[in-house]
Amino acid sequence: MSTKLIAPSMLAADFGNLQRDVEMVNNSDADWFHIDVMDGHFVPNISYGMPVISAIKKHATKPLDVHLMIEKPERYIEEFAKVGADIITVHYESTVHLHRTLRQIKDAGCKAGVVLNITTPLVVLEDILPECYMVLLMSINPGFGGQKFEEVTYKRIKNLRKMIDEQSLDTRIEIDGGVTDQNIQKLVAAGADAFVAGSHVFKSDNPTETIKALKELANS
Ligand SMILES: O=C(CO)[C@H](O)[C@H](O)COP(=O)(O)O
Repeated sequence: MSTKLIAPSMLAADFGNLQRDVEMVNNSDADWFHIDVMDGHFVPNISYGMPVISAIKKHATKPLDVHLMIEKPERYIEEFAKVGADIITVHYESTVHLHRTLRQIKDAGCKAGVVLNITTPLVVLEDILPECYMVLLMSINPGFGGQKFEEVTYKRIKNLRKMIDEQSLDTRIEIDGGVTDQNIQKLVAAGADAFVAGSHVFKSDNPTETIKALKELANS
Protein backbone atom coordinates (compact mmCIF):
# COMPACT_ATOMS: atom_id res chain seq x y z
CA MET A 1 0.00 0.00 0.00
CA SER A 2 1.41 3.41 -0.94
CA THR A 3 1.78 6.13 1.69
CA LYS A 4 -1.31 8.29 2.05
CA LEU A 5 -0.65 11.99 1.75
CA ILE A 6 -1.89 15.02 3.72
CA ALA A 7 -2.18 18.43 2.05
CA PRO A 8 -3.17 21.26 4.43
CA SER A 9 -5.20 23.89 2.57
CA MET A 10 -3.57 27.30 2.94
CA LEU A 11 -6.99 28.85 2.30
CA ALA A 12 -7.63 28.30 6.02
CA ALA A 13 -4.26 29.70 7.14
CA ASP A 14 -3.87 33.04 8.92
CA PHE A 15 -2.83 35.35 6.07
CA GLY A 16 -1.50 37.86 8.59
CA ASN A 17 0.89 35.17 9.80
CA LEU A 18 1.47 33.34 6.56
CA GLN A 19 5.16 32.64 7.08
CA ARG A 20 4.41 31.18 10.53
CA ASP A 21 1.78 28.86 9.04
CA VAL A 22 4.08 27.85 6.17
CA GLU A 23 6.79 26.95 8.71
CA MET A 24 4.22 24.97 10.71
CA VAL A 25 3.43 22.87 7.61
CA ASN A 26 7.17 22.53 6.82
CA ASN A 27 7.80 21.14 10.31
CA SER A 28 4.74 18.86 10.35
CA ASP A 29 3.97 15.42 8.92
CA ALA A 30 2.19 17.05 5.96
CA ASP A 31 3.29 16.11 2.45
CA TRP A 32 2.14 19.00 0.27
CA PHE A 33 0.86 22.55 0.55
CA HIS A 34 -2.62 22.75 -1.00
CA ILE A 35 -3.12 26.10 -2.72
CA ASP A 36 -6.67 27.10 -3.70
CA VAL A 37 -6.89 29.71 -6.46
CA MET A 38 -10.38 31.20 -6.97
CA ASP A 39 -11.35 33.84 -9.51
CA GLY A 40 -14.86 34.95 -8.50
CA HIS A 41 -16.23 33.57 -11.80
CA PHE A 42 -15.76 29.82 -11.81
CA VAL A 43 -16.53 29.86 -8.09
CA PRO A 44 -18.29 32.62 -6.14
CA ASN A 45 -15.21 33.57 -4.13
CA ILE A 46 -11.82 35.20 -4.72
CA SER A 47 -8.82 33.83 -2.81
CA TYR A 48 -5.29 34.78 -3.91
CA GLY A 49 -3.00 34.65 -6.91
CA MET A 50 0.62 34.71 -8.02
CA PRO A 51 2.15 37.11 -5.42
CA VAL A 52 0.84 35.05 -2.49
CA ILE A 53 1.87 31.75 -4.07
CA SER A 54 5.30 33.21 -4.69
CA ALA A 55 5.53 34.26 -1.02
CA ILE A 56 4.53 30.76 0.13
CA LYS A 57 7.06 29.16 -2.24
CA LYS A 58 9.84 31.32 -0.83
CA HIS A 59 9.53 29.53 2.53
CA ALA A 60 7.94 26.17 1.64
CA THR A 61 10.08 23.04 1.78
CA LYS A 62 7.34 20.77 0.42
CA PRO A 63 5.63 20.64 -3.00
CA LEU A 64 2.86 23.10 -3.87
CA ASP A 65 -0.32 21.36 -5.00
CA VAL A 66 -2.15 24.15 -6.84
CA HIS A 67 -5.90 23.72 -7.40
CA LEU A 68 -7.18 26.17 -10.00
CA MET A 69 -10.82 27.14 -9.56
CA ILE A 70 -10.69 29.63 -12.41
CA GLU A 71 -12.29 29.90 -15.84
CA LYS A 72 -10.05 29.06 -18.79
CA PRO A 73 -7.03 28.07 -16.64
CA GLU A 74 -4.98 27.63 -19.82
CA ARG A 75 -4.46 31.41 -19.78
CA TYR A 76 -2.25 31.22 -16.67
CA ILE A 77 -0.50 27.82 -16.53
CA GLU A 78 3.02 29.12 -17.29
CA GLU A 79 2.65 31.86 -14.67
CA PHE A 80 1.60 29.40 -11.98
CA ALA A 81 4.55 27.18 -12.89
CA LYS A 82 6.87 30.19 -12.73
CA VAL A 83 5.80 31.15 -9.20
CA GLY A 84 6.46 27.64 -7.94
CA ALA A 85 3.57 25.24 -8.57
CA ASP A 86 4.71 21.60 -8.53
CA ILE A 87 1.32 20.01 -9.21
CA ILE A 88 -1.44 21.88 -11.06
CA THR A 89 -5.00 20.58 -11.14
CA VAL A 90 -7.68 22.10 -13.37
CA HIS A 91 -11.42 21.55 -13.31
CA TYR A 92 -12.92 19.49 -16.11
CA GLU A 93 -15.78 22.03 -16.02
CA SER A 94 -13.47 25.04 -16.53
CA THR A 95 -11.81 24.37 -19.87
CA VAL A 96 -12.98 23.24 -23.30
CA HIS A 97 -9.57 21.80 -24.23
CA LEU A 98 -8.74 19.63 -21.24
CA HIS A 99 -6.24 17.42 -23.06
CA ARG A 100 -4.35 20.44 -24.38
CA THR A 101 -4.35 22.09 -20.94
CA LEU A 102 -2.90 18.98 -19.26
CA ARG A 103 -0.14 18.85 -21.87
CA GLN A 104 0.49 22.55 -21.27
CA ILE A 105 0.90 21.88 -17.52
CA LYS A 106 3.42 19.11 -18.20
CA ASP A 107 5.30 21.21 -20.74
CA ALA A 108 5.58 23.88 -18.04
CA GLY A 109 7.38 21.29 -15.87
CA CYS A 110 4.55 20.43 -13.44
CA LYS A 111 2.55 17.31 -12.64
CA ALA A 112 -0.96 17.54 -14.08
CA GLY A 113 -4.33 16.61 -12.66
CA VAL A 114 -8.06 16.99 -13.26
CA VAL A 115 -10.69 18.05 -10.72
CA LEU A 116 -14.35 17.02 -10.87
CA ASN A 117 -17.23 18.77 -9.18
CA ILE A 118 -19.46 16.47 -7.15
CA THR A 119 -22.11 16.01 -9.85
CA THR A 120 -19.82 15.62 -12.87
CA PRO A 121 -20.01 11.98 -14.03
CA LEU A 122 -16.75 10.03 -13.69
CA VAL A 123 -17.08 8.71 -17.22
CA VAL A 124 -15.69 12.02 -18.58
CA LEU A 125 -12.31 10.88 -17.22
CA GLU A 126 -12.15 7.60 -19.06
CA ASP A 127 -10.02 8.73 -22.02
CA ILE A 128 -8.02 11.36 -20.16
CA LEU A 129 -6.92 9.23 -17.18
CA PRO A 130 -3.57 8.18 -18.73
CA GLU A 131 -2.62 11.89 -18.82
CA CYS A 132 -3.39 12.41 -15.13
CA TYR A 133 -0.86 12.25 -12.31
CA MET A 134 -3.85 12.78 -10.05
CA VAL A 135 -7.63 13.19 -10.04
CA LEU A 136 -9.06 15.48 -7.38
CA LEU A 137 -12.65 14.64 -6.43
CA MET A 138 -14.46 17.54 -4.80
CA SER A 139 -16.34 16.41 -1.70
CA ILE A 140 -18.02 19.82 -1.30
CA ASN A 141 -19.13 22.51 -3.75
CA PRO A 142 -15.92 24.41 -4.51
CA GLY A 143 -15.45 27.99 -3.39
CA PHE A 144 -15.34 27.99 0.39
CA GLY A 145 -13.66 26.11 3.20
CA GLY A 146 -15.49 24.80 6.24
CA GLN A 147 -18.37 23.10 4.43
CA LYS A 148 -19.98 19.76 5.22
CA PHE A 149 -18.51 16.69 3.53
CA GLU A 150 -20.84 15.14 0.90
CA GLU A 151 -21.40 11.40 1.48
CA VAL A 152 -21.75 10.61 -2.25
CA THR A 153 -17.95 10.95 -2.37
CA TYR A 154 -17.37 7.41 -1.06
CA LYS A 155 -19.20 5.85 -4.00
CA ARG A 156 -17.36 8.14 -6.41
CA ILE A 157 -13.95 7.16 -5.00
CA LYS A 158 -14.75 3.43 -5.31
CA ASN A 159 -15.90 3.82 -8.91
CA LEU A 160 -12.91 5.96 -9.85
CA ARG A 161 -10.49 3.51 -8.24
CA LYS A 162 -12.07 0.76 -10.36
CA MET A 163 -11.61 2.84 -13.54
CA ILE A 164 -7.95 3.50 -12.67
CA ASP A 165 -7.27 -0.17 -11.89
CA GLU A 166 -8.99 -1.33 -15.08
CA GLN A 167 -6.52 0.77 -17.06
CA SER A 168 -3.57 -0.43 -14.88
CA LEU A 169 -2.63 3.17 -14.04
CA ASP A 170 -1.11 4.60 -10.87
CA THR A 171 -3.17 7.81 -10.90
CA ARG A 172 -3.66 9.18 -7.40
CA ILE A 173 -7.08 10.15 -6.02
CA GLU A 174 -7.16 13.31 -3.92
CA ILE A 175 -10.19 14.37 -1.84
CA ASP A 176 -10.96 18.00 -1.07
CA GLY A 177 -13.58 19.37 1.30
CA GLY A 178 -14.72 18.49 4.79
CA VAL A 179 -11.92 16.00 5.47
CA THR A 180 -11.50 15.31 9.21
CA ASP A 181 -10.24 12.64 11.61
CA GLN A 182 -13.81 11.27 11.53
CA ASN A 183 -13.91 10.36 7.82
CA ILE A 184 -10.30 9.98 6.63
CA GLN A 185 -10.09 6.23 7.29
CA LYS A 186 -13.34 5.58 5.44
CA LEU A 187 -11.97 7.63 2.53
CA VAL A 188 -8.79 5.54 2.52
CA ALA A 189 -10.86 2.33 2.60
CA ALA A 190 -12.83 3.58 -0.44
CA GLY A 191 -9.55 4.02 -2.35
CA ALA A 192 -8.32 7.60 -1.91
CA ASP A 193 -4.61 8.50 -1.65
CA ALA A 194 -4.30 12.20 -0.78
CA PHE A 195 -6.34 14.42 1.51
CA VAL A 196 -6.81 18.17 1.59
CA ALA A 197 -7.68 19.49 5.02
CA GLY A 198 -8.24 23.18 5.70
CA SER A 199 -10.42 24.13 8.64
CA HIS A 200 -9.90 20.85 10.46
CA VAL A 201 -6.17 21.64 10.62
CA PHE A 202 -5.97 25.41 10.94
CA LYS A 203 -8.94 25.88 13.28
CA SER A 204 -7.66 23.24 15.67
CA ASP A 205 -5.80 24.08 18.90
CA ASN A 206 -2.64 22.34 17.69
CA PRO A 207 -2.40 22.18 13.86
CA THR A 208 0.88 20.21 13.95
CA GLU A 209 -0.69 17.49 16.10
CA THR A 210 -3.86 17.51 13.98
CA ILE A 211 -1.81 16.87 10.84
CA LYS A 212 0.11 14.11 12.64
CA ALA A 213 -3.16 12.46 13.69
CA LEU A 214 -4.58 12.64 10.14
CA LYS A 215 -1.40 11.14 8.70
CA GLU A 216 -1.41 8.31 11.26
CA LEU A 217 -5.11 7.54 10.75
CA ALA A 218 -4.69 7.52 6.97
CA ASN A 219 -1.74 5.16 7.14
CA SER A 220 -2.85 2.81 9.92
O1 LIG B 1 -11.07 23.68 -2.46
C1 LIG B 1 -11.44 24.15 -1.43
C2 LIG B 1 -12.62 25.02 -1.40
O2 LIG B 1 -13.17 25.09 -2.66
C3 LIG B 1 -10.67 23.90 -0.14
O3 LIG B 1 -9.46 23.25 -0.40
C4 LIG B 1 -11.52 23.09 0.81
O4 LIG B 1 -12.65 23.80 1.13
C5 LIG B 1 -10.76 22.68 2.05
O5 LIG B 1 -11.30 23.26 3.14
P1 LIG B 1 -12.01 22.46 4.33
O6 LIG B 1 -11.05 21.38 4.71
O7 LIG B 1 -12.18 23.52 5.34
O8 LIG B 1 -13.31 21.90 3.80
